[in-house]
Amino acid sequence: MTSPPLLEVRDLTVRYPARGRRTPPVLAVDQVSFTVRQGETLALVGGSGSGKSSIAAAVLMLRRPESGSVRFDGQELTGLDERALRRLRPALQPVFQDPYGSLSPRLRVHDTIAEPLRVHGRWDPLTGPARVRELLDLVRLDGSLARRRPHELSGGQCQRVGIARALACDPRLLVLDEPVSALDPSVRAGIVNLLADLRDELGLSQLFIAHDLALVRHVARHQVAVLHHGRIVETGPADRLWDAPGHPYTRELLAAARLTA
Ligand SMILES: Nc1ncnc2c1ncn2[C@@H]1O[C@H](COP(=O)(O)OP(=O)(O)OP(=O)(O)O)[C@@H](O)[C@H]1O
Repeated sequence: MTSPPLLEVRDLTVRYPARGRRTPPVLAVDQVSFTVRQGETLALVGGSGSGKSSIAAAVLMLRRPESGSVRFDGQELTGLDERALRRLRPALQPVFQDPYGSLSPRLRVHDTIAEPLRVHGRWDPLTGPARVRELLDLVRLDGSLARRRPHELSGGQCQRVGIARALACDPRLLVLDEPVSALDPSVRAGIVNLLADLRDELGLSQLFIAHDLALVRHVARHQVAVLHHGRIVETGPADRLWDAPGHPYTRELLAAARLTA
């Protein structure tokens, strides 16, 4: 049985304004539609400049789209003001590519993970520390790391801290913008497996953005959308795209993936 849609994106269009007279506006995302269902992962895969990050920013309402609809749990986000969005943000959490850059260098791991609870008024001094330990446990990090700062952690450990921070307020959807691209290949599989476990254990929906079709094959047993020049050119289960790519651009991605595999 298919689960209900949690995120429904319809005809999403993102355009960046002209920078001066000589640079025309950029149509980064052109009428893109997709659905992420409860407890499922949708992978968006495409090359550099295909519009992946612009879609992530629009879904998270960090950049308002020019047109189109973004419905989250039945609620249209595009018309909401900042106050209404702030109430929704705990349920809709980002994880970014650069594990060091996305953590504050001054904060210890404990405070990084506690921060969203504090910001959203959910920090309880009695139960908070145990919640931080629970979150470290969820991302398979030893509790002894709680006192460290980012420069005392590996890239993989930093990304796990970023995921723990995203999980702190019990989100329903993670928007993962190239979450393993900056990591050493030897630690990528660990993060990919962790995300799959979190999806299955917590029923957590995920929009997983990547440029590598080989990686996506391990991530999204459910559905993959191939993005090219701001448009979705093909969708299907990862194994089907791998074995029988229909669109010439998917074949290009496949050839690149096979070269590096
Ligand atoms: N702030 C901006 N102003 C103008 N153009 C932009 C801006 N951000 C992105 N673009 C352009 O929009 C298009 C899509 O960019 P986007 O970053 O969304 O793609 P991407 O698939 O995430 O690329 P990459 O993998 O290289 O990060 C590109 O042509 C890019 O140059």
